[in-house]
Amino acid sequence: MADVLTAEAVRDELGGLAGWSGDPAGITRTVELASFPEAVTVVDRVAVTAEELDHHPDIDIRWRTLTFRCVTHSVGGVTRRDVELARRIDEIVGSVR
Ligand SMILES: C[C@H](O)[C@H](O)[C@H]1CNC2=NC(N)=NC(=O)C2=N1
Repeated sequence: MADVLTAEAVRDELGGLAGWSGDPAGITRTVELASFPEAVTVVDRVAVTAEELDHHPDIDIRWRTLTFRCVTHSVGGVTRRDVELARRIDEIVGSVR
């Protein structure tokens, strides 16, 4: 089972993840898309990736603003899997807008 990262490790990882913030309890990024359909396209693509990774973000959808939260529920904290998922979310957001 993946280990929860230390506060220092999370801080280090956040240095390479523009727009993300958080701590060992969870990392989040809020992103505004051009429209609601575009936001839903991002969610749809993130869903495909999450299934592929078997690791799923919490997603809040408010019109065209999405908030992603990555935390490994089974261990109650941020692991390397969440950092990888955050990177993949960034790639998807970057490819859509
Ligand atoms: C069996 C399967 O690996 C688990 O239920 C997965 C699915 N996706 C998950 N996603 C997240 N974020 N945390 C989990 O603990 C988790 N568990």
